[in-house]
Amino acid sequence: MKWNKYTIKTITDAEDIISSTLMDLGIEGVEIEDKIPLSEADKKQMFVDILPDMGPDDNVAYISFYIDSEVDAKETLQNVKHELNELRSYMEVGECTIMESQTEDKDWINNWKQYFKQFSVDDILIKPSWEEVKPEDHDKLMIQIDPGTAFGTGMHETTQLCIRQLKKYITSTTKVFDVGCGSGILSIVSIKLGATYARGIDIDPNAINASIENAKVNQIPEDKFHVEAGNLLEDINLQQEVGCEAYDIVVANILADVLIPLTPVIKKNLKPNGYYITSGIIDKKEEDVVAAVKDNGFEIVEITHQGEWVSVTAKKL
Ligand SMILES: C[S@@+](CC[C@H](N)C(=O)[O-])C[C@H]1O[C@@H](n2cnc3c(N)ncnc32)[C@H](O)[C@@H]1O
Repeated sequence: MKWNKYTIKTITDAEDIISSTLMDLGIEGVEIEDKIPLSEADKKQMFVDILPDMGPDDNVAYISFYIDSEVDAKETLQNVKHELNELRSYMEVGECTIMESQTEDKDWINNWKQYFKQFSVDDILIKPSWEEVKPEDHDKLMIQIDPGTAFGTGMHETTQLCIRQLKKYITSTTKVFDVGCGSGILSIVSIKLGATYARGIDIDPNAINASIENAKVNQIPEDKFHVEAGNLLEDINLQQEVGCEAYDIVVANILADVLIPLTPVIKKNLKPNGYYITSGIIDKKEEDVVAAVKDNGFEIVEITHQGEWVSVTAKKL
C-alpha cells in the first residue's frame, strides 16, 4: 500500500492542538518533528541516554500525517485547511503550509520485522516467532521472541551482555527479578537456563502483554513467571510487594540515570550474596554506575563491554 504524506509546517506551541484537531478529523497517528529536547521521562521510556546535538529550538515544528494513496484525500485536506484557519483566528499557528509527498510501500506496524532475524548469543538461539530454526541450530537453546512494540528483541548489545552474565550465575534454585523486562526476554532466558522463578516489571504497559505472550510461546509454566506494570523507582508499595531479600539475581537493563537511584531499592530486594546484573550503561556513564553500586555496599564482580555499552555485575555483601 502506498501512502501520501502531508506535512504541516507550524510552531512548537501549536503542536498539541493541531495534533488533536487532526485526530478529531479522523486522522490516526501523526508524526511530530521539532528541536525540543526529550524529557527525562521520554528518554527513559525510549532508552536514549545521550542525545545528538540538534541545535537550539527554533520554534519550528513539522506535523505529518498519512493517507492511503488510493483514497480520495480532497475532502480531508479541505477539512484540515478549514480547521487550521479556524485555529489561526485565535492563536499563533505559524505558516501552516501543507507539503505533499508520497512514501514507499510500507506496513508501518510490522516494517521493523524485516530487520529482526534469528541470531545466537553463544549457544542460545534467539529467533523471531515467525522464523523457522535452521538445521545447524537445532542443538541450541531456543528462545522465541516477538517484542511487539516493547523493547527487547535481544539484538541490542545491552540485552546480550545481560544474557551472558545470567548464564554465569543461574542455578536450579535461582529466583530472578527482571526490572524493566520489556519483551520478557531476560526472564524467559533465565527460566530456560534453569532458574526456578522469574518476576518481571516494567513501566510500559505494552511490555506486560508482550512478556505474557512470549512466555506462552516459550512454554514457560505459569507458576514460574509473573509480570506486572509498575515503576520500581517511584512506587514504594511495589518495592515492598516484590519482596525483601527475595531474589538471588536482580537483572536491570535500564539507563544509567535510572540504575543509579534504583540501586538502593534493588539492594533490599536481593538476598545476601545475591548478584546485581546491570546494563543499559553507555560507556561514558560506567564510572558513575560503578560508584553508585560500590556506595550501596556491593562488591564489583565483573565489568563487561560490547560496543559502546557496559554491563556491571556486583554482589551484595
Ligand atoms: C532497555 S529496555 C530492556 C528490555 C529487556 N529487559 C532487554 O534487556 O532487552 C529497558 C526497559 O526498562 C523499562 N523501565 C524504565 N524505567 C523503569 C522503571 N523505573 N521501572 C520499571 N521499568 C522501567 C522501560 O520501559 C524498558 O522497557
